[in-house]
Amino acid sequence: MQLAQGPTRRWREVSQVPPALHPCSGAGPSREPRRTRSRTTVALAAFTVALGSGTNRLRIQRRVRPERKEVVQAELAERKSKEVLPYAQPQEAIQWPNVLDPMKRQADLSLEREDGEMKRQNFQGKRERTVRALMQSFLRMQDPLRIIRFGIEHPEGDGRGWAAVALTRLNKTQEAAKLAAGPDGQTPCGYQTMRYVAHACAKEGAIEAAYHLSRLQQKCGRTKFITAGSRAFQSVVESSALYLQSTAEQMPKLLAGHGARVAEEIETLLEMKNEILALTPNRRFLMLNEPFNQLIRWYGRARLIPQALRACEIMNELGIPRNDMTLHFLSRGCAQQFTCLKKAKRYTQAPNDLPGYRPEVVFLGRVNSGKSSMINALFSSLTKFAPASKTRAFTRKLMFYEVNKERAGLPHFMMVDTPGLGCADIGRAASITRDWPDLIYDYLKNREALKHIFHLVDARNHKLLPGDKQLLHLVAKAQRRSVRYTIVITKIDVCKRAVANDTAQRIREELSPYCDVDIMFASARSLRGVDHMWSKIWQSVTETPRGRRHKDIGRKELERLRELGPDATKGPSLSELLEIPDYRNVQQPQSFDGEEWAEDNDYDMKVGERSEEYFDDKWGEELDDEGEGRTLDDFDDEAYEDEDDFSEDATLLVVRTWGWKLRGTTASGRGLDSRLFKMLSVFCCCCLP
Ligand SMILES: Nc1nc2c(ncn2[C@@H]2O[C@H](COP(=O)(O)OP(=O)(O)OP(=O)(O)O)[C@@H](O)[C@H]2O)c(=O)[nH]1
Ligand SMILES: [Mg+2]
Repeated sequence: MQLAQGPTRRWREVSQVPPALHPCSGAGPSREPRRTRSRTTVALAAFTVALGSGTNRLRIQRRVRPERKEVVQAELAERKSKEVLPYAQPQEAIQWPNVLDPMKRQADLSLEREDGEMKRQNFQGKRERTVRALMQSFLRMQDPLRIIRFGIEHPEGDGRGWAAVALTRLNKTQEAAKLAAGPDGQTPCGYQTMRYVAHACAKEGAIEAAYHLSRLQQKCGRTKFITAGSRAFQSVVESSALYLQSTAEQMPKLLAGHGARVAEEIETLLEMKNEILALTPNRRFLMLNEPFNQLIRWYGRARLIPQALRACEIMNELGIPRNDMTLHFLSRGCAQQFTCLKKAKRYTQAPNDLPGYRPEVVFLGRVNSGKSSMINALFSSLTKFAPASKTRAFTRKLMFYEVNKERAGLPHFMMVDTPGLGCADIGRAASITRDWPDLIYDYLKNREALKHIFHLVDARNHKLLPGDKQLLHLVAKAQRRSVRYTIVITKIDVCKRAVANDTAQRIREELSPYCDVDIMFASARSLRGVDHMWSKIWQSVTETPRGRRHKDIGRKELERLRELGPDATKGPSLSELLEIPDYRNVQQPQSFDGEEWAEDNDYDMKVGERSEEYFDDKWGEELDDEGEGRTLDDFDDEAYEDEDDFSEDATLLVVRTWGWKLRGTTASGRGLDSRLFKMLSVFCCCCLP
């Protein structure tokens, strides 16, 4: 009855103790000792203490419990991870070929746009989702046969494309190519699938199939901003670069031959020129800059410098903007090895003059006209090899830089940096004015190996200054008529185009009575004109036997490759599998001119050693991955906001989504998605023939 009425008296008393007087609380303002302590108060206090400690225990228990939970969970997770699961697949990193990702941008994986619309609606229908899910299950089961069968039977849900990409992931490139090209080899699926599979083929060494698949993209039609031909062009260049990369890794001795073969293919692409010119420059940069950079890089490794220079020309012709990496790869190809051979204060100290063997190019100009900086830019934008400074008259000796001495297959030549003239306002001017013209005159007069004079003039000078005229006088006096002479208008990055043009015009007018002068523009800082300068240097330094052999290297290596026949490729040709004819008719080799090789006596090398050592010297040691860390961060992503073709990249989306699913789905098959997929896949396995 008491219980029904409420708590007992003692309970009531406990609950009525005001908090300030509670023995557990130290907050009571009056802590005076009580005079009398009744039995009730003592019992009350004891009870309260007991209650308090009980609560504490509870609290402690509450604190302990989550820790124990974690331990148990960790144990469970460990046990699960040890289970052997039938369909567990190693979680590889799924990557779009990173080297050639044009902007190194992350794919935008969100399917919903801000305005609520769905992107790529084609792939979001019920049927497409089911197809994708099934394909994903087959991929997890690593079952290529089912993937192929399903891909062939469900072309409407883009099953063929998904299947082709899935097969490349299972390293079944041949089957993937067959699926992507269609039953007749002429019916492409989506352009991104074609591009992806073409890349896989190129990496496998099946370049013909890669070209075939790339060119099939022309049948995929154009989108709002991008022409079909430009996609084909892009894919061919990318495949070529990947092919050369894999050749360099697996068959380095045949790299030059394969490089020459690729160069021929690139030439034929120019028939699609108009398709590229229809794009905006920005789009051209996004699509083609990086593939061309890589191509130039591999040409450099293959010592195919004329081909690399031609690739630069093609970029100019098609209006593909270049960046500093383009010129870096070109420079590293042209000057693969360089040393400072000698610093000469007098001409008598100069190294031996070897006209037929080691040609020379010299850089002349006034003080501070940028001679040393230009040499640095030619070696590579990342190198500061020749000492340069804003201090006037910094270079005080003839500096002889020897290039490519130990690189057989490349022309061996010398670049000469000189002290500048026209520095009357500098201390020790008297000795400078007296000595340096004599030094330069002696050099110009006596040097038989001299092939090309580059006279550097600051673009902001507007005309030839006394120092420049003194130089011209020295050149005329030295009577070097057979030597090429080019005036280089430098530092064009710091002045307006009109100023540089005006300077060039005035110089041309001033010199027109005497000679038809060759004038070019360049900048060591923005690297403009560096490729042009390299092609001029190359013309001059390849007039030795070694240089002539170098010019011919592409043709000879290609011939060797054709002689080798099927041994020159890594695997069976995909064109056989696809039952399509060879992509290009193989041209008959041109007649072999053996004389060039017979002249091979410009080195201390024995005749028998040549074939082995041709590619076995310090092959690419200095080139290794110097430029790899460089990114295109300088480019403003926001400027390309309208360029959504890469973020909407369907194949990438598929592959990434698969990656997510594989990671997200628990191995035991938990999760609605996964269960549904399993049921569907079992259903399909039973129903499909
Ligand atoms: N903006 C710009 N500056 C340059 C360029 N080339 C050289 N310079 C600068 O010009 C200054 C002189 O460069 P150097 O390469 O030492 O010139 P130099 O002709 O070798 O000079 P001396 O050896 O003293 O005769 C340096 O401060 C360079 O940074 C260029 O193309 N653009
Ligand atoms: Mg200098």
